[in-house]
Amino acid sequence: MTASPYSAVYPLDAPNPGRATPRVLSIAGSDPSGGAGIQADLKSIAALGGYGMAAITALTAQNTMGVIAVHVPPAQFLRQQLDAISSDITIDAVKIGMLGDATVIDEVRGWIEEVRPAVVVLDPVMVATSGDRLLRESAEKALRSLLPLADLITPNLPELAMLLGEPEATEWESALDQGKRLAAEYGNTVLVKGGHLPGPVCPDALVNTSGMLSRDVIEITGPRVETRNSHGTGCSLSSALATVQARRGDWEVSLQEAKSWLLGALTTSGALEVGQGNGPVHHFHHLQQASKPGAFAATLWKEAGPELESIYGLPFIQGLQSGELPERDFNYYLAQDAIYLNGYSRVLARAGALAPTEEEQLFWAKASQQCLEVESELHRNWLSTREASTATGPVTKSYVDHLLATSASGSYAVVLAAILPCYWLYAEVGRQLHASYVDAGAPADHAYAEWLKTYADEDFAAATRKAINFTDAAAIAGSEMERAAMMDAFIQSCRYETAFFDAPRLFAQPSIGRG
Ligand SMILES: Nc1ncnc2c1ncn2[C@@H]1O[C@H](COP(=O)(O)OP(=O)(O)O)[C@@H](O)[C@H]1O
Ligand SMILES: Cc1ncc(COP(=O)(O)O)c(N)n1
Repeated sequence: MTASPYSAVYPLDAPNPGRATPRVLSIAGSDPSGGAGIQADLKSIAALGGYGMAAITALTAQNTMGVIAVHVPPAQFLRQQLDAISSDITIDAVKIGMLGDATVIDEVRGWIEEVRPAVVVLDPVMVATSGDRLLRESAEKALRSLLPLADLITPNLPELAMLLGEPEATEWESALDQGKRLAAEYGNTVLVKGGHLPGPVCPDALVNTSGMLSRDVIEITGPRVETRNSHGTGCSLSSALATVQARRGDWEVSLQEAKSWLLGALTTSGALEVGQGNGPVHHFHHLQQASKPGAFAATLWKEAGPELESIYGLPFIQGLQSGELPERDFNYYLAQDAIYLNGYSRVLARAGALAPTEEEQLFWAKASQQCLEVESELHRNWLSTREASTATGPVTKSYVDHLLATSASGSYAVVLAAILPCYWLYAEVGRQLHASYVDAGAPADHAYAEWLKTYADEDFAAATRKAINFTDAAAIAGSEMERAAMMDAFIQSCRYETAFFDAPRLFAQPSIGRG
């Protein structure tokens, strides 16, 4: 049997006490731009393998930049929608989102009390990411009356504070305290979400103080994705949780699965190119992304774009191109490059040790050896007649430390992502510098003519293409968590590439060399 692209996200062969394809109803508002509300809910439910249904509480006119208008149809009509569904279809889980006003809340409460669905997840939507209100202020009290009917409440930090009538938490520990108080007050489980806090990680925690979970606080942390595309994350997570919970019957397992999926949806959101504001997440990333060779590499390349721009703007690169770069800076760069290559070689050897195939093992082992050969070539041909400090500079040290740390703790895929910028950005910058030298008629009196000629190395370009393909393949084979870690490692290395080219300007000593 071939693995389905779904299998990484939603392994059907895992124990499923519930239905394989749960019937999940979203009671929420409509977002015509498709990123939040029932549109996000239906996509999320389907992405996690459920059968989605939607009863619409309110219509909004909104896009990725904000909410323009809200229209709440008569609440009795919502009740007709709900009754039409429950009189015919067994509902395995309900997710409640935007409610709009108190009359809607009353209808939903009446219907839930009558039907008593097995799983109820309540996302107490009050204010959109854009800051626009989605619940009348006068309805906040009515919303509290719905809380005891939910198994899980998923407020963001402003909503958590509003439900308690307290100021918003500004740190994780106080957010957890608020979560405990809310859980104790209403006797259910609260998901405290860390999306609104700053920092490199994005924690979430299931909180229940009445012994319904294995611990009072179950925290699951993931990396924070650097993206503006957070429109609808709360809607998507809550409906994903309702779906997985109906299948698995365990909140911790459900959160793990839903959070891992959401991480992939956030990481790949840039590929959608929807709107000019806070864009949506990529709900079906696992279907498209995992199966298309080259797609992950393309996402990486897009991320590298701003760094490449910065590199081309550096005085070092412009000086190398014009020939006016102070020799002192060039000497510093060469000396640091030799030091860097020694460390880099060790990391390439580690990639060889982790490689899953003999072809890749051989490729990285050779690359590691060639790196040392280039290092000695630098000393023999370029540095022997120049004056430059042999001390490790601060950027070289940080870059190599980052690579060594990644190679000590990261998987093969993550190590490759950290390694790649040194191939890819260097090859691209070299290609451009060489092309502009040739365009200028390859002047023999250019101060860096000999160096610029080394950039026309077809073997290095071929090795770069291979390194990209191996990284892409490792991403396809990896988990969402791994792909997010790859993205982080890649971006970090890209930043060091820029800093490395800028280091001579900052750290080359005026007393050394002629300059
Ligand atoms: N930048 C991010 N990187 C990773 N996960 C995020 C990010 N922003 C939000 N999340 C996750 O998205 C979910 C929604 O969180 P949050 O933004 O706090 O709520 P809301 O969307 O309701 O305002 C949580 O699981 C949170 O951890
Ligand atoms: C119809 C509707 N429901 C909910 C949200 C909140 O979503 P987010 O807080 O992620 O913008 C929204 N913007 N629109």
